[in-house]
Amino acid sequence: MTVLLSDEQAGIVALPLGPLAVSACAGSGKTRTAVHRLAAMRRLYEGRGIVALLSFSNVAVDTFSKEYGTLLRDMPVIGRSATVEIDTMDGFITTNILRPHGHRVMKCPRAPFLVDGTEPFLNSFTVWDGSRPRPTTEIDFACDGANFKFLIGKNKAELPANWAAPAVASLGKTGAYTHNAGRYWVLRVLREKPFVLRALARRYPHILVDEAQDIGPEHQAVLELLIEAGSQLSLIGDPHQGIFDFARAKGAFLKAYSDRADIAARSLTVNYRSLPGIVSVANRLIGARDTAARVTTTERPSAFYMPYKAASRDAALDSFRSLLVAAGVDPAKGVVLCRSNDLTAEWRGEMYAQGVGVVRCLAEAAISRERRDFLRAYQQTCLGLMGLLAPKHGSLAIDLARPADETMRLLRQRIWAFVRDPVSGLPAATLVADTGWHSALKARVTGLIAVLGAEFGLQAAENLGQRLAKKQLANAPLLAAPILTAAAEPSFRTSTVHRVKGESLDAVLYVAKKSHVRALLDGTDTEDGRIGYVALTRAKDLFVLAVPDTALHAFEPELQASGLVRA
Ligand SMILES: Nc1ncnc2c1ncn2[C@@H]1O[C@H](COP(=O)(O)OP(=O)(O)OP(=O)(O)O)[C@@H](O)[C@H]1O
Repeated sequence: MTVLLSDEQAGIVALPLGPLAVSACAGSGKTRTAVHRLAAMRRLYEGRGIVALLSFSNVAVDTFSKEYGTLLRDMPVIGRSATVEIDTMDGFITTNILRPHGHRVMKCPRAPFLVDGTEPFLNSFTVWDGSRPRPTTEIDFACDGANFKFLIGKNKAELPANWAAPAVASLGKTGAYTHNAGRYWVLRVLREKPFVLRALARRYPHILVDEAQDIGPEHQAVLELLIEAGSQLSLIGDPHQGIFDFARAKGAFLKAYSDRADIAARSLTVNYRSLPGIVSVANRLIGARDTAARVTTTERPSAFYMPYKAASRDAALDSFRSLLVAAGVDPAKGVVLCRSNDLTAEWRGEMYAQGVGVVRCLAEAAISRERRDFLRAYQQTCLGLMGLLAPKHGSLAIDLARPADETMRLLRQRIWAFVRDPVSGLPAATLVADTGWHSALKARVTGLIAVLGAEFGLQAAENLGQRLAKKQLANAPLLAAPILTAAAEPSFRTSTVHRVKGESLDAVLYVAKKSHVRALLDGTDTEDGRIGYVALTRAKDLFVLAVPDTALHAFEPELQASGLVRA
C-alpha cells in the first residue's frame, strides 16, 4: 500500500533537511508526515550516523515503526538503511546514556536498573524531609539551569540539596533508579562526561521528536546539550494537546523553538480524523480555523452533550449506546473517557482502591485478570507476593522479570499458574470482597507461600496474617458482574484521556465533572482544558460530552455556542 501525503504534509517532507518546528492540529497526520521526513533524512545521512525519531509512548513507537516499515517496502534500496531508530524519549536516553554510562556518575558496580519504589530492599533508603524520613524513591528532580532542585511530596516541597543529594547518591550506588532519577543521572552523565555527549551527537546527527508539546524541562535540557554538541533537532507537535503538566511539560519548548532564527517553522491545519461537526467544535473552543478533510453526507450532528446523574451510570451508557446506533457506529467501538483514574474505575464498574498493602495489590491483580489484562495481573501478584516474603528476597522481582536460570523460570511458571486460575489460585474478582474473596485469598495465598518455601527455598515474611488482614474491603464484588457477563450489550472500553492520547477512536463519551466542563469550554490555557480537547479530538464519527445534570442549566448556553447539540 502506498502511503499518500497531502500538499501540506508533502511540503514539510520536502523542506531542506535542516532543523524544523511543526505545529500541527489534531488529526493532521503527524505520524505520516514524521515517517516520510524520517525516510527523506535517512537518505541525506546515509553512512554518516543514525536518524532518531522519538516519541513519548510505546503505542506511538509501534505505530511509527509499522508506518515506516510500510513506507520502506515501496522504497529504492538506498532508503532501506537500518540506521534509523524509533524509540520513546526515555527509551533513547536509557539505552544510549543511562545503561551504558550511568555507572560513571552513580558509582555503582553494575548497569543501572529501574525500580518502581515498591521493592522491599528500598526500605532502608530514606531522606529526611524536616519532620520525618521519606523513601528516597519519592524524590522528584527539577532541572534548574545548571543545577537541580530536589522535590518531595504531593506539593513538591523543595528539599535542601545537602539532605537530598547524599540520599540520592547512596541509592545510586546500588544501581537503582526511578523514572525521575533516571533523567537526573542522564543529565549528570552528559554534563560531567563530555566524551559521552560528543559521541552521542556524532552518532545521532538528526533527532526528530514527535508529540513535542510533551517535552519537559529535563528532556529539553538533554536535547539542548545535544544541539550544542552538534545534533540537529526537529520538533513536531500540537501545543493544545500538552497534558503532562505533572511532568512540567507545558509545550513551552515547542513554542519557543519555532521562534529561533535558524529553525524552519511550519503548520499542519487539516484534520483527517474527525467529521466536520467535531472539528468545528474544536475550532470554536480554541479559536482556530483548522479544516476537516472528511465530508458528511447527512445533516446529522456528530458532536453532542447530554446530562447524566452520577448515580445512574447505566442510564447514561444506554443513551450513549442509542447515539452510537443512530450514528451508524458499531456499539463495540464506543469508548468512555474520563479525566481521572478514580472516575475511570467508577465508570468501569470497579471498586476502586480496595484493600491495603499486599491485599490491595492482589485485589488489583484479580480485577486486571478479569479485564483480561494478564500482564498487569501477573505484575500486581508478584508485587503482592514480594510483600509476603522475607526482606532478603528483595531483588526477586527483578530476577523474575528476566529469569537467568531454570529455577527462576519454574518459579515464574508457578506464579503465572496461580494468577490464571480463579478456582484454586487468585480468587475471582466477582466474589464479595470482604467475605468470599478475602477468605479464599487468605487460604490460597498462604498455601502458595508454603509451596514457594518447600519447592524454591523462599522464606515467608513475619506476621503473614497481619499482612493479609481484611482492611478496606467493601461488602460488594471487587468487579461488578454485569461488566463481565453482558455479552448481548458489550461493555465499553473505559479509559483515562491520558491513555488514549494519539489514538483515533470511532466514538467517544467524555464523562466530565463540573470543573472539567468549565475547563473544556474555556479553551486550552489550562491542563484540564487541554485534556478535554484531547478527549474531543480523539473522536472520528461521534463525540458526546456527559455533563452532570446539576450543572447542565448553567452551562447550556455556552455548550450550544460551541456547536455541541443536546442529545
Ligand atoms: N494525507 C492523508 N490522507 C488521508 N488520511 C490521512 C492523511 N494523513 C493522515 N491521515 C489519517 O488521519 C488520521 C489521523 O492521523 P494521525 O493519528 O497521524 O494524526 P495526529 O496528527 O497524530 O493526531 P493527534 O495529534 O490528534 O493524535 C489517521 O487515521 C491517518 O491515517
